[in-house]
Amino acid sequence: MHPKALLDESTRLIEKVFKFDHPADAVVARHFRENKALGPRERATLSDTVYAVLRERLKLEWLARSGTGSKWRRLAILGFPGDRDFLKSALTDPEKTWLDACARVTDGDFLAPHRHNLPEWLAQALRDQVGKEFDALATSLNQPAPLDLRVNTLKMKRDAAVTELKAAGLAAQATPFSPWGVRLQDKANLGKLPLFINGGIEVQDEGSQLLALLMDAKRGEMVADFCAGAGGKTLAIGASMRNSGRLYAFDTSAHRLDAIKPRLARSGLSNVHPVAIAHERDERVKRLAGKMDRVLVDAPCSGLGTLRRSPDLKWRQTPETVAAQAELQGRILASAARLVKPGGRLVYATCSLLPQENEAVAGAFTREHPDFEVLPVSALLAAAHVVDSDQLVAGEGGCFLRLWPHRHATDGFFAAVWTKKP
Ligand SMILES: C[S@@+](CC[C@H](N)C(=O)[O-])C[C@H]1O[C@@H](n2cnc3c(N)ncnc32)[C@H](O)[C@@H]1O
Repeated sequence: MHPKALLDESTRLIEKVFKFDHPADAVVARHFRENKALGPRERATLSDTVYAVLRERLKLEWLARSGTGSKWRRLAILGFPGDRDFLKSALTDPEKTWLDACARVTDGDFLAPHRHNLPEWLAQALRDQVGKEFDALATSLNQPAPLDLRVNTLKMKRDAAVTELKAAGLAAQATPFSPWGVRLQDKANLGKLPLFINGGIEVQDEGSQLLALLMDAKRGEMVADFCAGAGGKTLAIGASMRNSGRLYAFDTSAHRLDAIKPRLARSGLSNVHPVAIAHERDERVKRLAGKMDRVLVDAPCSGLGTLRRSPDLKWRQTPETVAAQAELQGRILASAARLVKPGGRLVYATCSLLPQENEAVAGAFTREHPDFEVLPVSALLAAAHVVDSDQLVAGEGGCFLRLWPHRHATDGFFAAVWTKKP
């Protein structure tokens, strides 16, 4: 595609995404479906441009206050990746002069929001928690994530997977905390790798793997993944059950549950039962009350721990949406807890960095459910032989899992664990 046409296409896509009426990945995917002629390299340029503008929105909007042409075009120019000469061949002379002036702006010219690129309410909420580490946190949230994989231990050992990935020319290394994890530093097209097709590996952030590890699900148990979505954690839990027992994958979105099916087929798991429910108090849930050895509530949340992958969330979430999520999280947790049998385990998890969705929800549950006792995450991780597990926890006695992108190179995650008193 001619550089001029590619820049015009980027401009159109940025304008669509910045309506913020749908998640950015859905808007981009739809745009590609509707424009089938776009090749892989053009798609990569378009999506890199959109994500660069989402990540550095405040800085780029500030730079785009000068210049000519539409705001969306100016943002597309500023976010455009790769070769400057290629980009400049698409620009008018005044645009080239403006772009050169932008390149001369130094760090010292920017105000704090142009450096952290977070809405002020969120910046403040993060500063309140991490203090002096705030700049490091903001920087890591604004960088793309590496690609983490989980080795399917039903099929192979991690060392063998690393060897096979390296043989395929990929820079793979074991992740530091999860015993199932492999990290790829560069983007990779996994879809064609036999290792992926045959279910030896799945894409999953190391932090997500640790949440599945906290379930410690065993052979022959009755387990429920209450908010299973597309089954990332379901698959990890099923593998640790060695494909035995019964693993219910509940979700209110039948559409998301459908996405588990091809993943299940690759994984070799046959112990998973996806069940679409109407809401958290659905009859199908009630019938299983008191029968589960383990229940995971990977609750719907603001997703603000995943800004490395979904930078649009910082512009789509507000204090009001966070408050609404926290209320729903409390309801789902209380309802899912009814499934746990005496002596069974309950895990509550989010990919949020905000205490309203994390410690506050877990604390309220503990206060309102004297029949449940907190299990400190630090002891559970140590029992699972997770190295340096004391670095991964927060709260009194290391009671909660708290993962931070700048400290642990994972997405931001929270988890609390209880056992139901016998
Ligand atoms: C964080 S996502 C789950 C991600 C998934 N566990 C994984 O590892 O890929 C939260 C899920 O909760 C589901 N959900 C929303 N409200 C729910 C409810 N009331 N009961 C059960 N699931 C719900 C959403 O459809 C979404 O798939």
